[in-house]
Amino acid sequence: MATANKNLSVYDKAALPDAKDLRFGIVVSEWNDEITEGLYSGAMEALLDCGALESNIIRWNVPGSFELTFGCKKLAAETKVDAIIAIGSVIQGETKHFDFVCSATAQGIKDLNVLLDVPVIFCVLTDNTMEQARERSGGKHGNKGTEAAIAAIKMATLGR
Ligand SMILES: Nc1c(NC[C@H](O)[C@H](O)[C@H](O)CO)[nH]c(=O)[nH]c1=O
Ligand SMILES: CC(=O)[C@@H](O)COP(=O)(O)O
Repeated sequence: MATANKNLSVYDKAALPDAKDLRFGIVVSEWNDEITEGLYSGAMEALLDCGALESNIIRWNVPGSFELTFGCKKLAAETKVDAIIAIGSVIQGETKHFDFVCSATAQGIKDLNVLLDVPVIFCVLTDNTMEQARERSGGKHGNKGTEAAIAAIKMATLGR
C-alpha cells in the first residue's frame, strides 16, 4: 500500500502499551531541517500522547542522514534506551548522490537492528521533491514521525 493510500498519523492508542516506563533515543539529521523538525514533532507528540515522559527521551543531532547510523550506534552504546528513532529527510537532487545516501542509510540502520539489542526505527523520508516530504511530515499524508513513534513503542515492548 502506498503512503498515498494510508495516513501515517493514524493509530489506536488503546491497542498500545503504556509508554510511561520506556526510554527513547531520537537521532535527528540536520539536512532538510524543515522536514526533520516536523518528523521530530510528530514523534514527540505521539510518544507523549502514549504516556512517555519527556525526561525519558534523549535527542541527539547529526549533520545528515548518512550519519544516522553512527549516531544511533553511539547513542545505543552510551545510553540505556528501549528504542531509538532515526529521523532523516533525503530529497532527490541533480545527481545519483540521493541513491547512495538512501541506500547507505537504510542498510546502516538495518545493520544496527541486526547487531544491537535495541530496536532502531527507520524514520527517513526519501522523496523526489520537497512537496512530497512536506506531505509526509505533517501534511496531507500525515506524519512519518508519528508512525515511527508507534513502531518504537511496539518494538520496545515486543514479546512482553
Ligand atoms: N543531500 C542530502 C544529504 N546529504 C548529506 C549526507 O547525508 C552526509 O551528511 C554527507 O554526505 C556527509 O557525510 N543528507 C540528507 O539527510 N538529506 C539530503 O537530501
Ligand atoms: C540526496 C543528496 O545528496 C542530494 O540532495 C544532493 O543534491 P545533488 O544531487 O544535486 O548534488
